[in-house]
Amino acid sequence: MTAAELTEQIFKKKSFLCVGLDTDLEKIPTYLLSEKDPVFSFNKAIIDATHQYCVAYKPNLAFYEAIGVDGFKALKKTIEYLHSEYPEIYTIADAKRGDIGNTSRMYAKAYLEDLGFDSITVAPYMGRDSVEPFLEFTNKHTILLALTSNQGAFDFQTKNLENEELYKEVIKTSLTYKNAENLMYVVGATKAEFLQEIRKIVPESFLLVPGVGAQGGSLEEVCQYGITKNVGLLVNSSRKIIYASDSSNFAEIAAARAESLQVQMADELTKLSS
Ligand SMILES: O=C(O)c1cc(=O)[nH]c(=O)n1[C@@H]1O[C@H](COP(=O)(O)O)[C@@H](O)[C@H]1O
Repeated sequence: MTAAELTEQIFKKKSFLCVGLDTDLEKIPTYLLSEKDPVFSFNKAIIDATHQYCVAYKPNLAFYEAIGVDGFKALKKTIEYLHSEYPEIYTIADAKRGDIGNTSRMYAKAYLEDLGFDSITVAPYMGRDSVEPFLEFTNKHTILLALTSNQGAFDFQTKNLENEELYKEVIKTSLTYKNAENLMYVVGATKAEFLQEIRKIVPESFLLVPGVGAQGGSLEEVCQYGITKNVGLLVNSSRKIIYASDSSNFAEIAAARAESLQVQMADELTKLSS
């Protein structure tokens, strides 16, 4: 999916919500555990209930890798289900990969080609040749970690490198990469005020903004500093939505949480046109 098509979906659905599928066997309703594929059953129920309120889903691969072969099968079924039932939905493989070029190429093939995700999160630490193999894929996006939502982001990302914070250097340097038009960036919602500075460097780029909900980020602040006339934001929430309840109507309650964020997003979108 192109960025323009994603923007079209955002205006159509009045939502720039991404629901995080961080599916944890210890957190899903216990009655699902007797099913053949509890992870897929949970994801399917969440997707069916929330799809009208969001434009993207982001399975975090750690949760799937943690349960081995079953996890990989559940991930594959989830992406196939999204492709067949909700092809208008944007998909993000939250993998945070990046290695020497030869190896990055394999990660890119696995997630962007074989599994067919629209995008993948990538760590920028190993530099140009570790990122460019992901950027080669047409109509796919590489979402580079710029300024992450966790406390440890201050260990390196905000440190000065020749008078400029590292996260700014990451973004500026990445703009010189081949096929840089396929880049998006991760900026944590917990650091919303930094979005002002980031927008000076990438005024138009899509930003994936996780950290609203369980990590305490504010949607209002994210929009105040980060929204553009074409929106340019995908705001992710995982636990606050998918684990809103562990009863048999968990999906309905998750949908209500997603709807409440969507309503706030619709309100932010009306401000753009006024
Ligand atoms: O790349 C990410 O998605 C990501 C980057 C970041 O800076 N912070 C962050 O929380 N994430 C991911 O976003 C999701 C946030 O989950 P919740 O805190 O439950 O909403 C998790 O899958 C995290 O791994």
